[in-house]
Amino acid sequence: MASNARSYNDAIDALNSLQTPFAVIEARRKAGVRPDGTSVRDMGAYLARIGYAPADLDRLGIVHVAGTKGKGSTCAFVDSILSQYRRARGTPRKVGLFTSPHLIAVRERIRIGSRPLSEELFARYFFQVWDRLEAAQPAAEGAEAGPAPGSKPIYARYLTLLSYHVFLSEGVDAAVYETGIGGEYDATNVVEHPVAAGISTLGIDHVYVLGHTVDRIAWHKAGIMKAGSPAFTVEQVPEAAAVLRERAAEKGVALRELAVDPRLASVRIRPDATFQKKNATLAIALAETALTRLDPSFSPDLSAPLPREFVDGLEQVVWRGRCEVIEEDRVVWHVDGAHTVDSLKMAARWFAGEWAGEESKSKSTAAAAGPKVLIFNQQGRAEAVDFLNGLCNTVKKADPAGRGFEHVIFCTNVTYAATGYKRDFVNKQYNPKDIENMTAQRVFAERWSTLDPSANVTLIPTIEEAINKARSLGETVGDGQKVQALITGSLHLVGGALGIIEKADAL
Ligand SMILES: Nc1ncnc2c1ncn2[C@@H]1O[C@H](COP(=O)(O)OP(=O)(O)OP(=O)(O)O)[C@@H](O)[C@H]1O
Ligand SMILES: [Mg+2]
Ligand SMILES: [Mg+2]
Repeated sequence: MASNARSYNDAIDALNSLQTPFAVIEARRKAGVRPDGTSVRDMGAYLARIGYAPADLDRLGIVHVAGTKGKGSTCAFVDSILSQYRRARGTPRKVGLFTSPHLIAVRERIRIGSRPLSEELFARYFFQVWDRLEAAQPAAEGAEAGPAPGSKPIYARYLTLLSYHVFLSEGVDAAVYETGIGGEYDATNVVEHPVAAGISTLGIDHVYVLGHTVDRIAWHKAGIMKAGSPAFTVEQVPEAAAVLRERAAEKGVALRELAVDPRLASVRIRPDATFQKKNATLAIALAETALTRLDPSFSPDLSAPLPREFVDGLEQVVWRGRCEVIEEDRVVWHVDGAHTVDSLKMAARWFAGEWAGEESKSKSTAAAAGPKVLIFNQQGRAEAVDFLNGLCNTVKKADPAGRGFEHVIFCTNVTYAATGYKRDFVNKQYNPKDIENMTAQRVFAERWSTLDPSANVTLIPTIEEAINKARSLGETVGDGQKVQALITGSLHLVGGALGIIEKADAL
């Protein structure tokens, strides 16, 4: 990296160079390489090379969250509650939030005071870490073989490392951390003494890395529980709950399994759905634990209504790309980044509910709400084709006439027709041939045509063109009607789409 290349864009280019290329991922997969403890050990070594001991992380007051679904939402709730508390009472001094993946720009993953790090600060800290890694003398770590001298951790791990440097440099005293994948071997698991650990809803995802059954997956997520730190989870399927209990007992951790918090009855949680109340319940327990440590005058009272700051935090949270509605003249966009079987059913149910609401409003004028349009993608997961069934049927069931989506568009996650990926979305982890040939999208299209032969199914190369197509359908609808579009299946798709719909390259 040239020493004069130091802008945000340079940082993102440098970061993209740390992505594991498709060919390497494939080779590992074929060789049956699975994650193990090396990743966390290496993170410890990298942390040392940039000048920190594991104990330094204790200053961050880390709340650590794992789970299959709802991690990000839970973290956003905790962050929002702590930020409200800080505003009202001056504690914590500074709240940090580390989440993944990003929706619109990489720097969203590292927030202070709920705001993404500025481009300038991101670039500055990014290259400080870069330079320290290049200059480090790994010999100082002792005889144990660590990562190669001068090497950098891969993409997600680099960002994790960067977040520690940012939060420690900025004096964050309450940091909320979402795990990347799993828990036991996740880069964020380098923290030894979190303030609390939270495990959100468990289900099937990332099967290649984590295993094919819920109990294997639960084993990984349970890896964030640490002796001496309270741990919380929500109601889980029995196989998952059993593993969590077993692992907690082994580690000597007091694990609390929370039923939906009755104090939420008077709080407006959006969307108004059980899964979100479970996320909120977990967030309340985590925030209470953090505040108990930070503020001697704070003590949770389960029999009293939630403190004002908690209610405000929960009601005013911003967590984009999930159950979002954006209204244009001729199109209503429903945007949700769900990308597992269960969460897609949830997203379909939410869309169907919104659509049915529109439909009933327009009954009196004899005009229906407008055609239902689906824009879907999920890149790089063969099993994604099985996401489609639930999506199709949930929407059909909600329509009194039994009609599904009138138009179904499958596109890739490539952002723009002319210029390709937006820099923050460059992705080397997928087979470029598959993107070019739209291999996955063809399989989706074929499946959809058997699920709903009456649907108009199209393949469109980029997100931008898919959006244009839905907008052009909007030009043909009757007076008072709007295209009812659902964009879902991938957070990358949803982030790219939001950037285009809002004409906002920046945040
Ligand atoms: N507790 C839950 N149970 C099931 N589905 C959920 C739950 N919470 C959120 N979802 C669904 O999953 C989507 C993603 O939510 P969120 O970002 O909180 O999850 P995540 O665990 O961070 O996922 P990712 O794997 O993308 O990091 C939401 O839009 C919603 O549809
Ligand atoms: Mg995930
Ligand atoms: Mg997430």
